[in-house]
Amino acid sequence: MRARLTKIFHFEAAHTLPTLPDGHPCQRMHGHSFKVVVHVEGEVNEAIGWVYDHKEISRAMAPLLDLLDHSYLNDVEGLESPTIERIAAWFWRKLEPSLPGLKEICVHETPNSSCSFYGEF
Ligand SMILES: Nc1nc2c(c(=O)[nH]1)N=C([C@H](O)[C@H](O)COP(=O)(O)OP(=O)(O)OP(=O)(O)O)CN2
Ligand SMILES: [Zn+2]
Repeated sequence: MRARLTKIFHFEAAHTLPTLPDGHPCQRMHGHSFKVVVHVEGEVNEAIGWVYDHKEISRAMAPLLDLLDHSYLNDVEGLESPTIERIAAWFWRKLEPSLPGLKEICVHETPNSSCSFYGEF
């Protein structure tokens, strides 16, 4: 039997998007309450009844959230132009080595706007 685990995280951060066309309002510094949704899939261990402890996802996310929370994202290595596409890919690169079965990372920057990334670089 296979199943998908989903875990939701939040961080607050500021950013600018310097590569946008002149005059775009997102070139100005502003902030978001970001939501990151991490999905992993795998075989359910029949003896235990879970894919793996979802605390493993929290453990893998903790240092990344420490780094990003209340930061200026553009200062973070790899996030010099932090669109939600690039933020999702940044999380993927950091999480993939420690999260078997990583399937999707969805980054929400407003209640209306999000980006899902599936590891296709
Ligand atoms: N493809 C992307 N488009 C945009 C991104 C992005 O990362 N990827 N980012 C932004 C800005 O960060 C902007 O701050 C988002 O705010 P806004 O456009 O106001 O977002 P809303 O969801 O509130 O949009 P509404 O259309 O007003 O609902 C812009 N675009
Ligand atoms: Zn923004």
